[in-house]
Amino acid sequence: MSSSAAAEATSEQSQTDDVGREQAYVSMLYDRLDAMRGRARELLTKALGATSSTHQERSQRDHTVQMYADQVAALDAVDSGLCFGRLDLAGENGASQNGGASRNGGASQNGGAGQDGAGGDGQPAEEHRYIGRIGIFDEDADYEPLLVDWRAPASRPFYLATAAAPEGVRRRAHIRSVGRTVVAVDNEVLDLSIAATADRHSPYEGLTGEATLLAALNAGRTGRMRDIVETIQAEQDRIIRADLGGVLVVQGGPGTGKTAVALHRAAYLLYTYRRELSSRGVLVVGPNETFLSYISQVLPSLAETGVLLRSPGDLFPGVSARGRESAATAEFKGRTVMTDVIAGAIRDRQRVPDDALEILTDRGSLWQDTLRLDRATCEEARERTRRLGRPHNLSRPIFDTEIIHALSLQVAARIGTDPYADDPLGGDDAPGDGQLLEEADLAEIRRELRADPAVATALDWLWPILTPQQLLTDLYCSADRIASAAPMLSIAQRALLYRDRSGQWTPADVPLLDEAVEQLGVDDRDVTQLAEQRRRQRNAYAEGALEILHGSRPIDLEDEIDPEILTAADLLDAGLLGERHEEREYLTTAERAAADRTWAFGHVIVDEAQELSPMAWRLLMRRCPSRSMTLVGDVAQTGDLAGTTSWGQVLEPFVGDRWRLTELAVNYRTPAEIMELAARVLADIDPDLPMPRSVRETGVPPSLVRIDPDRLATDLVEAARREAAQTGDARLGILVPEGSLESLGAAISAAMPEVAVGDGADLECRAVVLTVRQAKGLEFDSVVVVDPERIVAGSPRGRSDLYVALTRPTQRLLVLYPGELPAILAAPETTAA
Ligand SMILES: Nc1ncnc2c1ncn2[C@@H]1O[C@H](COP(=O)(O)OP(=O)(O)OP(=O)(O)O)[C@@H](O)[C@H]1O
Repeated sequence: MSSSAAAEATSEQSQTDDVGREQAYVSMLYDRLDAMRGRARELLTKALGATSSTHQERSQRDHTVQMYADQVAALDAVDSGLCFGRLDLAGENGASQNGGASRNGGASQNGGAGQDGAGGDGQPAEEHRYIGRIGIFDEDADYEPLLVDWRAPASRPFYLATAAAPEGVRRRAHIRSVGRTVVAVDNEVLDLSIAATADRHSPYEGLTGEATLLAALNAGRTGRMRDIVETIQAEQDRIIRADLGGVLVVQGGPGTGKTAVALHRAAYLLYTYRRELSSRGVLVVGPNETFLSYISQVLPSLAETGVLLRSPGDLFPGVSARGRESAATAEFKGRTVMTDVIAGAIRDRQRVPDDALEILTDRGSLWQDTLRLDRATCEEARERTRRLGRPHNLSRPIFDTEIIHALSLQVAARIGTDPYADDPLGGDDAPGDGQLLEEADLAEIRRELRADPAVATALDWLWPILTPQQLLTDLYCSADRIASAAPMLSIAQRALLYRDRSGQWTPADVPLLDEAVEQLGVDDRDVTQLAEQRRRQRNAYAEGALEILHGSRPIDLEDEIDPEILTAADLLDAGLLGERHEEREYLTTAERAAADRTWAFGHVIVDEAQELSPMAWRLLMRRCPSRSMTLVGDVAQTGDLAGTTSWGQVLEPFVGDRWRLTELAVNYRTPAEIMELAARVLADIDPDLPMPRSVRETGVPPSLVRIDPDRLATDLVEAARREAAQTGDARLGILVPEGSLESLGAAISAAMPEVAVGDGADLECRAVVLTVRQAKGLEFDSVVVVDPERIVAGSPRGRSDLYVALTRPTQRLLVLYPGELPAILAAPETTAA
């Protein structure tokens, strides 16, 4: 046997030994996981079977059921890849160390805790710390950790340690599994003193767990994003574990893992700041529904279910904005001038009559009369109300008081000047002069006026209570209203706002609805009154309960007051006891937050943040008064006209310059050959923008293929079929210009099986046809980009759209261009069809 063959055989044997050893440990962990799940299931079954007669008991039962159901779901979610890493750390004098799951050569009685003692072979003692999706502790051994949660501080060296800064790590192992079976162990030796006896040394110093990472990056995609917990890289880990407070901006080119980092950061924050965040929740905003469904499995696979995922169109409770409108209209609605337009629209609803308003009051048997509200009186009441500066709806009571006061003086004057008036207030002794009415009489007149339907109708006309939906619909559907509310806009700009009543809410309307509520105000007096009434009822009940407690005290205690013995009555006051009996609604934090416009989230994460308009930023900042935010995006990929190309510009109005910028520079998705082509487009957008460095090459250059403009659909179908045939069961993304989606989507669907088209497409299908906007944030094994020239021409930000399209593939790229190759792509690889 040659020496190299012998070395290979030794290495294979060592890999087999590693796999066998780790399999034993991992199987023990699965036994523990099964036991934990069994217990959680038992408790769930018990909770489900519990009888409950009162509402209080029922809601408590629901809460318990929800808690155990969540536990079972979380334990189910970590079944795949439960344990994925091991750190071999230099031990201290053979003593057991806390903070790390450790293996005693895989053979201890309890199957886990302990560490290799100082070996007889003179090697220093080593602690083996296992890293996984959740923490598992050994109940029989003083809760020694058997598996350390990846988010715990003890796991950090797994992601950060390097040969230059090993942090006490001698060896790091990535354990790869399929289901519960360990299939490979990739060792990296970080302690150079033992490198000579190393199992394997990483040839790529910049990456952590290179072999496992490349295996993950090369794997076929499924149409759903996967978590990257096994292979988080150091630059990503620093962002994931950054402090909770303040605004953190993560700028990074395509494929640098911004989305992955954002989601793992949500899981990390919930784990580390559980107390602060569990009641306030975390909001993750993504660009659209398709994207949210693409990322929807990442957090559950990390056993986190308490995050609210929302697209901008769903950030206003009760409205699901799915309408479409032109890019120009959407852009215009995103401008901050819309706050003034809304203010103008509200002012226009605070009306005064041209001359006077006649009110036919009806006081039943008491009197009937016509009162008159002239323009000047109404104007004065309006000005006095406006001067107080309260939101429109909340100003209505003030306005009412002003008008009722004016009307009551009129009534009083009439009573006073009409000696035959059948005055109900004064009886036989009614004063003959209005001036002589007493305050109590005037108060009675005001009360009667308030109750009068004709007066109420007049008040509604003068100062109507409005919902934001009403305000905006009435505005959009009337050219006159738009002109009056927005004199500062040009005629063309006003025309952008106009639509008919059948129009649906669009994502750009959502921040405007939110703005409208802010300016209108919500009249929540009924809700407050109800809450107060409930509180009084609870306290009355509690006081009764305390009386009973007091009355049932043992007699001898009453006689002989012992300060050491406390009764319930001493410990609780009625208010406190009342609170305990409050019938809580046991909704999850995410459910409560979703239904409440005024909810203040503990942390907000925005993906593709460069796309948000200034108005959308205003809405998001309201949802996060603490300004604890993570914003991830790429200013080179901005496609929406309302989006930004400068983080400073967007954030300045809200936090000045108090935000931190961090950058990601490595592209994990797109192979180097494809990025070379995309680089030409990036340079055309802005030569100063940095190009992320691709982590791998595939040896497959992108294909640029000319097609006949008159046979676009036919040639596309043929090319798509060929691509599908060549790539086996790979996911194929076909990206077409805006406006061609329907026709090209229909042609491809007719010719190929398992094709999904457009908004809400099932990404698990073999082939998906989308516009570039719809493909934002997504990726496919193989991508066909159709008609790059039209993609560029389709919008003032068309070059960014093309850049996004070219950077979606993980393996292969085919560009089909009718006619001439666009100059922006001029490349040596051109092939004629
Ligand atoms: N550390 C990692 N380990 C394994 N895979 C990774 C890692 N980082 C990123 N990836 C993978 O790279 C791909 C791109 O990641 P992601 O979608 O988060 O990038 P992005 O920066 O949001 O891209 P874009 O801006 O183009 O939408 C995904 O498949 C992701 O799982």
